[in-house]
Amino acid sequence: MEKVNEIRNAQRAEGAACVLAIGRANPPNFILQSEYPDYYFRVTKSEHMVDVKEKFKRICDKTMIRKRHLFVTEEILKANPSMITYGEVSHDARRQMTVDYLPKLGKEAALKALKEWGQPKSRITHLIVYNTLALSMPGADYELAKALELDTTVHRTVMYLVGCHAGPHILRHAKDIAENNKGARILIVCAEITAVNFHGPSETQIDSLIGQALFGDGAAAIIVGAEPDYSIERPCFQLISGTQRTIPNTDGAAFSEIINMGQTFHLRKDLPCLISDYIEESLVNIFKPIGITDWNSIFWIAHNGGPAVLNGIESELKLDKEKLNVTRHVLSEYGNMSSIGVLFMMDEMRKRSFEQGKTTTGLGCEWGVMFGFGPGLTIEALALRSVPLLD
Ligand SMILES: CC(=O)CC(=O)SCCNC(=O)CCNC(=O)[C@H](O)C(C)(C)COP(=O)(O)OP(=O)(O)OC[C@H]1O[C@@H](n2cnc3c(N)ncnc32)[C@H](O)[C@@H]1OP(=O)(O)O
Repeated sequence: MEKVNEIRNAQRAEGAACVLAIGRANPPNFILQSEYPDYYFRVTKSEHMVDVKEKFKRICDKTMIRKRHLFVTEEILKANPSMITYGEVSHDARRQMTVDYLPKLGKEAALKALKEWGQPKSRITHLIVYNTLALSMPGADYELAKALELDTTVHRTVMYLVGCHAGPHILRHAKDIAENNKGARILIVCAEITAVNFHGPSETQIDSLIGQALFGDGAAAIIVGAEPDYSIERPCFQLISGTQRTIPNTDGAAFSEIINMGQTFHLRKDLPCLISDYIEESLVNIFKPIGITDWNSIFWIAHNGGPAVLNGIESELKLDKEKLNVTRHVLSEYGNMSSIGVLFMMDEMRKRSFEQGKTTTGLGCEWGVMFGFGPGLTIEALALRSVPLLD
């Protein structure tokens, strides 16, 4: 027993896991939201659906999105006409696109994170890869490890189909790995493209239209480790504690499945209210041990599911308007990138903090929250601690 304890103690790291570098990438193709309704109904050959187009215009106008990066172009749709008609069998084409492209986009983000970190790739001990539909065996984790020429002893983990709370969800797992494996350096790569769920309009599936107006494509890579070597590593946030909560009886509030037509999603109209009704409970859960009850005293990295969700959170928690500025900026410039958005926000927050001369990477606040939600309904929250910015 003593021997086991000795081994376990030697395995553990001291102190909280930290974010050591962040990289991000988007497909080069982007579209302005103001032009999207005309584009979308033209490329899906749906101009005859006049009322649906008017509704789609109203939805797009209210998304608070300026532009979105999208892998799927008009040329790709011309080459894959089965993707444009709602309900048509098109799974194989979509799966192949994600298998081919996601590791490339993920690699772009990962190379940026590795460059910022500045350490030899051989120091990466774990790789966690997340995406929605790059389904193959070996999977996207294997392809990425190969493309990045990581050591063959790297512990690979691949995750699929978590939902939009995958950002804090994966960071929570990375924290557990880092703090329980002395010297571990975990490379997380999340990549999402809407090739999986791009569908032409349907007169009956209006919630699908909501998704067509909101979702965007991107990839983010984060390096996590405990006990940073301050002579060569520059942590930007500490990962303090995480919590997950399933909201009872909300199974269909956000629902998605992978079927012959690709990924479908269903979003109930009361979803924004459900999130705002339950968010405070998660905050209390993670901030009680820290002694924080004023949600305006922390910095905010919140999954930007849609403006109605953000408005609901803001009003429920009586947040000052500027608290969700970074969140709203990422929504405006990239759309809802599912798991990726909060990781972009983390990068944006530290950069803004530096540019604006703030005292910490959390825009001057010491403590902050990363918050996500997804099917279940599941709420995931992570307490973060910023680091001081020294000049
Ligand atoms: C994938 C994951 O794991 C996690 C996720 O992020 S899932 C995505 C979560 N996001 C959402 O569910 C979207 C939340 N909704 C919103 O942000 C906003 O309602 C919105 C941008 C869609 C519209 O903005 P709004 O200010 O509410 O405008 P509003 O006029 O009420 O709605 C516009 C139209 O959309 C319709 N609509 C809104 N939500 C709808 C829904 N869930 N289903 C069907 N129709 C809907 C409205 O009925 C309205 O139709 P009319 O114009 O014909 O009246």
